[in-house]
Amino acid sequence: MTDSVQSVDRLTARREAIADLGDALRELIEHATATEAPAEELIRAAELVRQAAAPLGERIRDRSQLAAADDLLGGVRMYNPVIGSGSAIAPPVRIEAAGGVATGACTLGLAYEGPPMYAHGGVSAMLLDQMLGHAVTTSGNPGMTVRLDTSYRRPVPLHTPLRLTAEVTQVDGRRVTAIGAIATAETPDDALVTATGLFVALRADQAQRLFGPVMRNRRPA
Ligand SMILES: CCCCCCCCCCCCCCCC(=O)SCCNC(=O)CCNC(=O)[C@H](O)C(C)(C)COP(=O)(O)OP(=O)(O)OC[C@H]1O[C@@H](n2cnc3c(N)ncnc32)[C@H](O)[C@@H]1OP(=O)(O)O
Repeated sequence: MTDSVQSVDRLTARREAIADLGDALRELIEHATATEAPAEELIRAAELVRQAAAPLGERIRDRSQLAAADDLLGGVRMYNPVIGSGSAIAPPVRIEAAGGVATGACTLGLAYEGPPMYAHGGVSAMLLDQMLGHAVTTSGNPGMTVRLDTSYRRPVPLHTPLRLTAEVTQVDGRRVTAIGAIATAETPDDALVTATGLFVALRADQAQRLFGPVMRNRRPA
């Protein structure tokens, strides 16, 4: 086996392990949010969780280093809080995007509750920001969100399969506008939340100022 095949195999195995740990953490969060177990049970669980966390904290990166399993330009972000399969706080949303149009699917658990039974409004905004970002990136005009307007028309139900959509509607120099919506998978044409986002492509000096340390610390592919 060649070195490059071995290193691809290692990366694949690492990503699978990260996703497996992510699944376990999401299960932990959902159970910890929904549980009505007695205090002694909670104290025992807290001790076990701290024991599990300790070895993970022995080798950590700081904010100027990408995760070793990430591929920034390839769009792989294992710990992104919306799509990251390794993120404890990501639903995670599964997104398909091409040519400035994105569709996504997820189900939100009790950890995302705002009003009883329904999603927190900030969570809906986060999902839509990500959706719009994928539409914008795949339109060939990647940029950062500078404005996000959300309209909450109906509450977003928890424990219900959701369908998310986004598309680019305008490109005006460095400014790109995209719209998006959250609906249930059962009635995808009835928008519960809609959003319009304005994204701005970074000038080289802005990219250098904001992301210089990360680009300098990038590991060779
Ligand atoms: C290849 C495979 C791909 C695979 C697929 C990967 C998918 C990967 C998806 C990632 C998806 C992530 C989705 C999350 C996206 C975030 O959440 S990004 C994080 C949140 N956003 C931020 O932190 C941005 C913070 N803002 C800033 O740092 C600065 O505003 C910026 C972006 C550097 C721009 O700098 P600035 O000095 O404000 O603006 P400037 O460059 O002078 O202005 C550019 C234009 O924008 C306008 N503008 C700026 N701000 C505003 C505003 N708030 N309102 C209106 N207009 C504005 C200016 O007026 C100006 O207009 P013109 O004069 O050109 O007509």
